Amino acid sequence: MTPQPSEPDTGAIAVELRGITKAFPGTLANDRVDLTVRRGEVHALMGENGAGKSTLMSILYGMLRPDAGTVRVDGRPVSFASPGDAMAAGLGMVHQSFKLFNSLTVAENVVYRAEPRRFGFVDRAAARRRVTELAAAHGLPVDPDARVADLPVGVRQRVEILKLLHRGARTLVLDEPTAVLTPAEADALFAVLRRLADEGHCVILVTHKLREVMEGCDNVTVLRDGRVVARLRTADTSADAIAGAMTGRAVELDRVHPPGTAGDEVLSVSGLSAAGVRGAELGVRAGEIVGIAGVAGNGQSELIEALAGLRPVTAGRVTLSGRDITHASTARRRREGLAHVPEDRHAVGTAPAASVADNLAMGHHRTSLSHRGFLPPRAVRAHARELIGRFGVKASSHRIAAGSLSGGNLQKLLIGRELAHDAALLLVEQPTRGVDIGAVQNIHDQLVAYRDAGHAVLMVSAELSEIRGLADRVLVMYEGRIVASYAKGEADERTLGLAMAGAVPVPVPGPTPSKEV
Ligand SMILES: Nc1ncnc2c1ncn2[C@@H]1O[C@H](COP(=O)(O)OP(=O)(O)OP(=O)(O)O)[C@@H](O)[C@H]1O
Repeated sequence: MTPQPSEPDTGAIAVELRGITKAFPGTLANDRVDLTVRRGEVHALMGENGAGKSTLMSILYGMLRPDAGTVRVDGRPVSFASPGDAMAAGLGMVHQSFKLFNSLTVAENVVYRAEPRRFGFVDRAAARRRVTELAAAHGLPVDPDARVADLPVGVRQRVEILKLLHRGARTLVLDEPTAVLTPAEADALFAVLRRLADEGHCVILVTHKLREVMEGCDNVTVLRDGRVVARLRTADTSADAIAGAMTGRAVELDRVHPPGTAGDEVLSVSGLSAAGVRGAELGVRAGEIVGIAGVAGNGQSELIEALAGLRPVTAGRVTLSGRDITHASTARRRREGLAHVPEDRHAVGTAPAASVADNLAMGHHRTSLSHRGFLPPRAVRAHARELIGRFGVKASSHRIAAGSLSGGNLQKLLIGRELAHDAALLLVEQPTRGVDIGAVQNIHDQLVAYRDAGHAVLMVSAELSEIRGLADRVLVMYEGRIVASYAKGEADERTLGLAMAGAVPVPVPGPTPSKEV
């Protein structure tokens, strides 16, 4: 335990957790955890994957019952049986995947199930007024009549926050809120959070990003293996010190890897169009990592899906190692040497009910792991142990269900599985989303080693530091098109940020953005 001055000094205590303990089979997820957060404070909760952050927040929000310990909100002892109870006590949570109805308007979403009524009927005009007032009062501009489906991610997040404020939330818990935001959107979010804190709310932020903790939070509580190992005031500490507390060792932050030596072209894409993608031209060579930057929703995922065979191609041509795979099935693509780490690891990446070992063996029926098309259990177990060790997956055993792993550990598992395929081309989306800083470094090292072994990698990432640190070439997508291409080191974050916003500052070098199809 690092002895440090802890809580901020002013403001009434909003949330007080004392001695929270929660065990799952084989894991002590929270071990006598204390956490105090005051009004007026933005408090970060940090820790490596599996350290127990989500468990603690689920207990605070009434989604899990602790085995021991007490929770007080505004000084009163509480025992929440559901999130509804937590909300009634003034708590609100913004989850990573938003809980909005895309087909409804902003106002309809904000007041959903808490609608203003007149003579028993929903008062739509009052709902719109309420949203406009809340938005103005807290600096969260939104158009109450816009349909959520048409809004960028940053604005959807604002809608989530407004929804909580409408229900009277005074303590907001946000789970990795900037994972899907651009740097500008993240700055705007932190301005909102600061304003809310100044108005007397309190904010608890679960995050892996040290920079935003140092810049936007007052205090940080660090968990390791279920225990509090540090309580620090950001004004009195450094990013290195927090990283050290989390991992127990020194971590080199934001490393830029030397470029690779590119060989023959492995992936060649010309004039590719699909729903959401317009005339993409690109190539990826062996021994090369090509990074695609862009604001979420500008066609990056759609491009990867089209290349992975998950989205019909409407025009253009794709070849892999010289063979046409434009309309090939996913199975054939895999046989031709394509591996894929999807963005949505829960929906398409893993089978949550199956064991960790079985998840790691998936797709290996034709590799050296298989014996005449079967997967011998002993080989599956050995394979699992090797990958669990290599990628530092925190799992009590390879037998447990993949669905019981923490989010970051599931991600490590998925990357480990796909890299083990020895494919010619790896398509990887958000390789380190939700992954702690030590594991980010490990995954980056593994991707670079994979590249240096002669594989081609096409990576989509919302993290500009990741793109700049790893990619030998950077492409930027905007509104379904590739609008810019830069060699490693050629574009700083500002330049990339501008290109991502559709303002390409210089004529595009490298592969030309293509004609509209
Ligand atoms: N429902 C469950 N069943 C069994 N084990 C669980 C369950 N939920 C969590 N765990 C285990 O408890 C530990 C803490 O998990 P938790 O999700 O709280 O970590 P975390 O700090 O939020 O991690 P991440 O940063 O990856 O989200 C992990 O070892 C995890 O595997």
